[in-house]
Amino acid sequence: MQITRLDLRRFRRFDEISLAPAPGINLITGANGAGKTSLLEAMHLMAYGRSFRGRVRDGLLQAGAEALEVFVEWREPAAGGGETRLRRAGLRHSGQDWVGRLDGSNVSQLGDLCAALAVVSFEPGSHALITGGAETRRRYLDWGLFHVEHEFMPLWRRYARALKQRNALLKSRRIGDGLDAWERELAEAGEPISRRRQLYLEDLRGLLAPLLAGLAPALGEVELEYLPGWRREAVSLEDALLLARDRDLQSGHTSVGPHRADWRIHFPTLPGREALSRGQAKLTALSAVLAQAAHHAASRGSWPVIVLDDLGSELDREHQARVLSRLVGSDAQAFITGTESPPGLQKVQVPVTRFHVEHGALVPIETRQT
Ligand SMILES: Nc1ncnc2c1ncn2[C@@H]1O[C@H](COP(=O)(O)OP(=O)(O)OP(=O)(O)O)[C@@H](O)[C@H]1O
Repeated sequence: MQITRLDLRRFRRFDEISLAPAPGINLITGANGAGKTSLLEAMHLMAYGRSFRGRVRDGLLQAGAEALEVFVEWREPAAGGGETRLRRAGLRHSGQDWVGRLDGSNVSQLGDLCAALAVVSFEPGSHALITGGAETRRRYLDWGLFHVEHEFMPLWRRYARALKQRNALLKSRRIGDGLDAWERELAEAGEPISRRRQLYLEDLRGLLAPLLAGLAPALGEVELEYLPGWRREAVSLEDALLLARDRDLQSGHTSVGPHRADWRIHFPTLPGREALSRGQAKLTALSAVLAQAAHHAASRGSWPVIVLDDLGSELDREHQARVLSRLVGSDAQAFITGTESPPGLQKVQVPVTRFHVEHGALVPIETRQT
């Protein structure tokens, strides 16, 4: 997948800006506050419906503007192989309401837009994937599954709807047939969600281990463990929901199920993830992001766009060079930001297309350097 054009209007400090990126590595430099991260956020928004720094109403919309607009055009392999096809997506978002267009037609759910463009991001907050809360890790798993398994999105929507219904019944303390029916529905959608997440995690392990061995060999072996959100080894989800009913009626929400799932990385040589240094947590998170990108490439025949915000200040020179060599070895289009060119780039001598952001405008640097 290769973005060929990105247009933003009323997006953070940008009144209007248009970027025409190249395949391979695109480096975006500029002073602090110039707007480098905002460009990456716009790509993330189109792929996730939110930025990695928050929702549209958390500051993406330019102060005083009615709505922001993002337009993105990209190339991807056509279904069945052969020629690539050009795709286009647009989003106008006021912070409350939105209108999305995909390949010339309106979309009815933001998820349909997000399912089209695949972007993976590594940014200064990404270590939360390892050291933060479970929701970030669930989102990571579900993003991968949305993109590689067509049946996952309908299952997930079915589960979310049933969960909302069961929670509403719990809050109104209505016990009876309704609760039985929604619990059955939760179990029918939730059991396959759980199985698929577990299998996905097993596939990822095979990709993560060599990446970590290259990026952070001192960490040694890696294990991934899926925690399903109920005692799956002992009871079915339907039984677990029934067993939790009294407690759930007290609290007014559903305490068991895939919406409470989590997954963990274990390094047998370390006592726990708390023993990871901040830098090691970042390298582990970055390896997880790259493993997910590689899984997407193997399943879909096309790399997602890889976005690395402020790589130069996140990793030391040696690790930057290792990551960049990996990217060059793949067919992925990548976007890297920094106040200056990351020193690791000089070490690997790879072709780079450079852009510079200044005073809310983008200055392309014509020379393609090696
Ligand atoms: N809603 C908004 N309306 C107008 N301007 C905004 C809004 N949100 C952020 N800004 C401005 O836009 C810029 C955002 O910059 P961004 O975080 O993309 O910069 P950056 O180049 O990545 O900076 P750094 O190197 O400091 O991380 C800042 O100058 C900020 O003050």
